[in-house]
Amino acid sequence: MNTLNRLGVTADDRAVADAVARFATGTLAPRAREIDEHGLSVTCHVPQLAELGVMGMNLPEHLGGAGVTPTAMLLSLVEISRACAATSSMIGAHYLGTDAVLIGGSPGQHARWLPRAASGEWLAGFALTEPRGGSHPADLRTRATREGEGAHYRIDGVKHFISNAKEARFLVVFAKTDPDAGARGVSAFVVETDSPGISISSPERLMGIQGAHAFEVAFDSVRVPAANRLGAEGTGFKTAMKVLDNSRLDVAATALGIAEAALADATRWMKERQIGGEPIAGKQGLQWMLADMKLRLEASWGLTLQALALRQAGQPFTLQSAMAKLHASEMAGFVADAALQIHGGYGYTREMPLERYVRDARILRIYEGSSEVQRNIIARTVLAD
Ligand SMILES: CC(C)(COP(=O)(O)OP(=O)(O)OC[C@H]1O[C@@H](n2cnc3c(N)ncnc32)[C@H](O)[C@@H]1OP(=O)(O)O)[C@@H](O)C(=O)NCCC(=O)NCCSC(=O)CCS(=O)O
Repeated sequence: MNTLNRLGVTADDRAVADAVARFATGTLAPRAREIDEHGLSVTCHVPQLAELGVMGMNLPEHLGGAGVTPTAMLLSLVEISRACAATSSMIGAHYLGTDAVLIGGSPGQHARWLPRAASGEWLAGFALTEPRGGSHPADLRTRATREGEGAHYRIDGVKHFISNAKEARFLVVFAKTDPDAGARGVSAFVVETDSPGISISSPERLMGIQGAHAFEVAFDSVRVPAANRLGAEGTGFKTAMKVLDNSRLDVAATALGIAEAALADATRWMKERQIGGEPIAGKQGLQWMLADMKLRLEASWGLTLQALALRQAGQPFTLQSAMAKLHASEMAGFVADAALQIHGGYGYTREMPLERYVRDARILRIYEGSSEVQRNIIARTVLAD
C-alpha cells in the first residue's frame, strides 16, 4: 500500500512528500550506512534539504518557510527517516528551536531569526534538558539573572543532550528567571552560540542516530540581550510544552519511517529467502510476526493522523500527540526488532540496515518526553475527565 495515500492526506500533501521521498531515496539512503559507520554529521545534507524547503517546513511562507500543512511535513519526515533516521532527528531538533521562536516570539523576533533558519543558513537547537534530569523541566537549575538595569540577562548553567548545538547558529535556552515560581518561573531566550561564555562539548557517544550529534552546553555568565527573551518572563515553560506537542508528532514520524523501512525489508526477505527450496514467506510463524508488525504500524498511523487532524483544525492535541508518540516509538522498537529476527543472522550483521533500525529506534522512547512521561500525560488527561 502506498503509505502516502491515506485518510486526510491531500494531493498537495502527497506531492510535497513525493518530492522529499525522491531526494531521500536518491541522496540520503545511499549515504546512511557510511554516516552511521563513521559517525559523520548529517548536517552535510542541510543545503539540499533547505533547497527542497524542508528546513522551513514548520514555518509560514512570509517567514521564508515552505508554507505546507503539518500533514505534508509529517509525511516528508516519514520519507526522510525511512532512508536515514539521523537526518530526521537533526531536522526535528531544528524545528524544536524554530518552533519555539515562532510560538513564543514577537513578529520582530520571527523576522530576525526565522527566515535564515528556513533557508538553511542558520541551524537551530532547543536547550531544555539538564544533566540532572529532563523529564521535569519545571525544576531547571539554569538561571537567567537580569543585569544592566534590565538591558540584558546573565545566563549560568549546563544543558545536556542538545542536538545540533555545535553547528547551530542559535539555541532556544530555557532558564529560571524566578527560582521560587516553579513552571511559572521559566523563561525562554534565543542565545546565539558565538556568545562569549558558551562552551560546547564533543559529541556524546550514542547507541544510534550516529549522524545526529548531541552535546553538553555550558553557560558561564553568558550575556543575552533582554530583546532575545521570547514572550514575557515566566512564559517559557508553556512555550516549551506547546513546542513539544508539535515535536512529539515529528518523533512519531521518525518511528513510522523506520518501521516502514523495516517492514518493507522483512517482506522482501521473506519472499526471496529460501529454506528447503521454498521461500520463508510460507512459514506461518513468520507470517504471524509480519501481521503483528503491520497491525501495530497501521495503529500508529491512525493515532498520528488523528493528532495531525486536530492540530490542523487548531484544536488541542496534547493527549493525541502523547498517544501517537508513545505508540509509534514503542511500535518502531517492536517492528525493527522483529524485522531483524526474520533476517536471522544476516539481520545482526552490519552488512544490512536492520541492526541500525534497532539502534536508531531506541532513542524515540526516550527523547522529547520518555514513554513514561507520555503515559503520565495520558493518565492525567483521562483522570481529569
Ligand atoms: C510531564 C509534564 C507535562 C508535567 O508538567 P508539570 O506537571 O511540571 O506542569 P503542569 O503543572 O502540568 O503545567 C504547568 C503550566 O504549563 C501549562 N501546560 C502544561 N502542558 C501544556 C501544553 N501542552 N500546552 C500549553 N500549556 C501547557 C499548564 O497549563 C500550566 O499552566 P498554568 O501555570 O496553570 O497557567 C512535563 O514535565 C513534561 O512534558 N515533561 C517532559 C519534558 C520533555 O519532553 N523533555 C524533553 C526535552 S527536548 C528533547 O528531549 C530533545 C532535545 S534535542 O534533540 O536537542
